[in-house]
Amino acid sequence: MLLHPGSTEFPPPPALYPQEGPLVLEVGFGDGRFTSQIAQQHPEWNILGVERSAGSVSRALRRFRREGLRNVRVYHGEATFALRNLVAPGRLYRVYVNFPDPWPKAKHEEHRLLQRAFFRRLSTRLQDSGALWLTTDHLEYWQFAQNEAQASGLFAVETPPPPESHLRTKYALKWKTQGRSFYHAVFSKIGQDPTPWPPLERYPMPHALMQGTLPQIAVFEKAVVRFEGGTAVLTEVARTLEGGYYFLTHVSEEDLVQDLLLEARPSSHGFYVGLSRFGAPLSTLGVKAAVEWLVGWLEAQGLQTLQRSY
Ligand SMILES: C[S@@+](CC[C@H](N)C(=O)[O-])C[C@H]1O[C@@H](n2cnc3c(N)ncnc32)[C@H](O)[C@@H]1O
Repeated sequence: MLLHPGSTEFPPPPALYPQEGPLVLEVGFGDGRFTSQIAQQHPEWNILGVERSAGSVSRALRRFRREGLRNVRVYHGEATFALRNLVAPGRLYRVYVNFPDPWPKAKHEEHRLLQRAFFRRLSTRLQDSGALWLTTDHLEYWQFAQNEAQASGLFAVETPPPPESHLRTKYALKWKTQGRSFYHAVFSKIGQDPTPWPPLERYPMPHALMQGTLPQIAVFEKAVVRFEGGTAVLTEVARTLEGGYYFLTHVSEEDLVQDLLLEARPSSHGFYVGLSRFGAPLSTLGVKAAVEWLVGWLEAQGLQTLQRSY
């Protein structure tokens, strides 16, 4: 099952995962061969695989379907979004991170996944004594992650040799042929961050009912809407066959980037202006801000608002 931001609920409904049993997260599964290996070895596990690359997600999904795996759920997007929104507090048994992007330049360190803030958040989702297992070829990132986990005060760190099964991923095999060394660390939860980490707030579909005549839009200048925690950019407009418009909008907020459509379409009472359901977007603060901006812009073009809901 492939999960989109808009198909997530919180707390995650029990039916999201196919069975009672340990919940295991794999971050950055790449071509999915490790996911498939653990899913077959542990049919009693519920495995949530998270991957931000669309190409990898589609290749891995083909593999999971071909192999008939029933205990894997896939989220296409950011690991922290999935952790925050698809995992109930205290529910995770284990996390696997194999060969994470190392971001080797000092000025890019902030992009690394395994840093203090992440460990603090992870502690809210792991069960007592749950653990994250890291395998990498990058000595400096391996040491960095250990320092960050220790600085959080919430994890005990051990560094046994990497299990053989972790050295058969696509990247492990690639680095093996180059003669690289491999490093492993197990981060076991020993405490929990007292700050709750609630899921991203969702909003009812923001919309307005407007009346008047829609403008003929020959040229649309890109609009940037800033809101607390992100930006929404309305980039393009397209006329619909029924005489309305779609506005292609890029909304970027914490751990979530969505390309979605806002619409202004004729309805029995005037024009419905709001978020289109196309692509099953998640209705967030950023979406609300974008709809609010669009209604204001249409008002400036001469339409009147009869009713608004946002
Ligand atoms: C170097 S590859 C390793 C892939 C696989 N684990 C392997 O060992 O073959 C790192 C993968 O992690 C994914 N990734 C990196 N950061 C991520 C994040 N924050 N959330 C989800 N996926 C991420 C990348 O898209 C990439 O596919």
